[in-house]
Amino acid sequence: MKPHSLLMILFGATGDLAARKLYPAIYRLYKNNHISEHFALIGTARRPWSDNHFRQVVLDSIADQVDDPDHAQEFASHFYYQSNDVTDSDHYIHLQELAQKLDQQYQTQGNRIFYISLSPKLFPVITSQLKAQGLLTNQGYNRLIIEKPFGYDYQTAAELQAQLTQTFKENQIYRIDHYLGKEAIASIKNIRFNNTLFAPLWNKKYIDNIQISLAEDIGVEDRGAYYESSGVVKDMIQNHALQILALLTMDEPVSQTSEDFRKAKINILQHLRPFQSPDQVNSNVVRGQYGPSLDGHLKGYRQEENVASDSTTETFVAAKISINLPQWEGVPIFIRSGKRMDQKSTTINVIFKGLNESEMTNRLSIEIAPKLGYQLFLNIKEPGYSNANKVIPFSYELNSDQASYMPQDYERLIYDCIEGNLSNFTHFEEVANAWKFVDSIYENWEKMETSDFPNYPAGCPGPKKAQELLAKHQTYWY
Ligand SMILES: NC(=O)C1=CN([C@@H]2O[C@H](COP(=O)(O)OP(=O)(O)OC[C@H]3O[C@@H](n4cnc5c(N)ncnc54)[C@H](OP(=O)(O)O)[C@@H]3O)[C@@H](O)[C@H]2O)C=CC1
Ligand SMILES: O=C1O[C@H](COP(=O)(O)O)[C@@H](O)[C@H](O)[C@H]1O
Repeated sequence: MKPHSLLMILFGATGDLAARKLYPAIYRLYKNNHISEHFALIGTARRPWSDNHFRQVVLDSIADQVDDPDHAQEFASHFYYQSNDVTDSDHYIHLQELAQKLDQQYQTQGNRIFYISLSPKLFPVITSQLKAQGLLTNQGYNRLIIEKPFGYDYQTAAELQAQLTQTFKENQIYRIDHYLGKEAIASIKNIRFNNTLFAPLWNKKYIDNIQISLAEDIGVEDRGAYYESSGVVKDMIQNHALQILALLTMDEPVSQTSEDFRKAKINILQHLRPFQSPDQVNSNVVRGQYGPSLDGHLKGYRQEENVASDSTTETFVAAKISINLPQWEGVPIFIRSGKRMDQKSTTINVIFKGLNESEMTNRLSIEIAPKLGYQLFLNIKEPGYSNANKVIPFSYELNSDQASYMPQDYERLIYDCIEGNLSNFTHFEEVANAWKFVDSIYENWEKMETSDFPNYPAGCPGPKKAQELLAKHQTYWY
């Protein structure tokens, strides 16, 4: 495979995400020869770093993956730093001079990826300056990778879209949802559409319910200030959980193009049944906030740094979602996500209807994290004289060696962007419809009494009401 030619300009190069995720991802692409000598990266932020200091930061961030220090040094030599306040238009002139020089030096063929990894408030000023100061090239491609959150509700997302599209067309905008870079999530379409065992059964006639569980054992860590303005619904449901829901319920795309793939997801997200009243939210959505753990070892959310002592931000949510399409009528999709639950467990369960009362239902389980694996639960006869039914799992789990070769989330997504493949990036219509649904929860919560927070101790599976939500459907969280 021929390595790609490209110049990447990264806004927010001194930030947390860049060091923890982006440099390691780009290094893996370099190690796997997807990018090599015709690649350069300009990192920008306000801190007055030198190229050498920047390269050292990059080397530190990849230290645990380096097996050849000379090769790592060679990788770091492709990194350049320019101190830049994104609100200052003069800086874009210097940025363009450096970009043009590196285009020549690395023969990047005019291919540019602009990666914006800083506060969402600054997204529009950057894109408008890129246009005004002529940083988009006429040869090659210009692509924008943009971090989350994309707006704070439908209205602000629409405003942001209007601003970005003054510079970039929709098909040049790569909105990151890092869950779409996960191996098991990328595999959902193969499981659904490439197995005769599943494709004809994937509808209301055979599926009883679907469960998507994004449980975390960590708390808000040092992101209290961000989390106070977010909460779990905006942090995990609007994006990751609803994307998984769309992948699990969309029709088979009419072609393999990213356009048709995203159209299929848009159709689902447009048909999520919004909540119309506080009563509907009350019976279908459970919210929670963690308090201190029972042994006092873990802090409560209100005791976290930069969190108000009377905060009403939700750190847990469970919801029963319905899709307003004939093929999904009557099939509940249960989703839940929370901080400081008893374990990290990111799983999908598709529960099929039983054929009769004596048989257990079939279930497909996809484990996304901490392990990566798939299990299909089937009925057999109890081995031996008995004719009783027995449920057994057919399992496939990647071992740690195999898992270490899998592209990591950001690695896969940056690779896809370099390839010009938009499939694993969210279209504006996906984001907009997800916001409309989520807004219907918040609008009704605003009309309701604030819950009795905190209502679950850190280190437990969430509030009891989340179990009751499923019990009403004669099921439980798998
Ligand atoms: N960190 C994470 O785990 C995740 C982050 N994200 C998203 O990624 C983005 C970046 O997050 P994160 O790295 O955590 O944020 P940080 O606060 O760690 O970094 C912000 C970056 O922006 C730079 N910056 C701030 N103001 C300016 C300015 N006026 N001009 C130029 N540079 C500026 C900062 O550098 P300096 O101070 O030197 O100017 C720094 O490099 C956000 O959109 C966030 O929502 C998404 C998922 C997870
Ligand atoms: O987007 C986010 O995701 C992480 C969880 O991601 P995972 O890949 O570890 O499952 C979450 O902790 C964070 O709050 C949120 O912003």
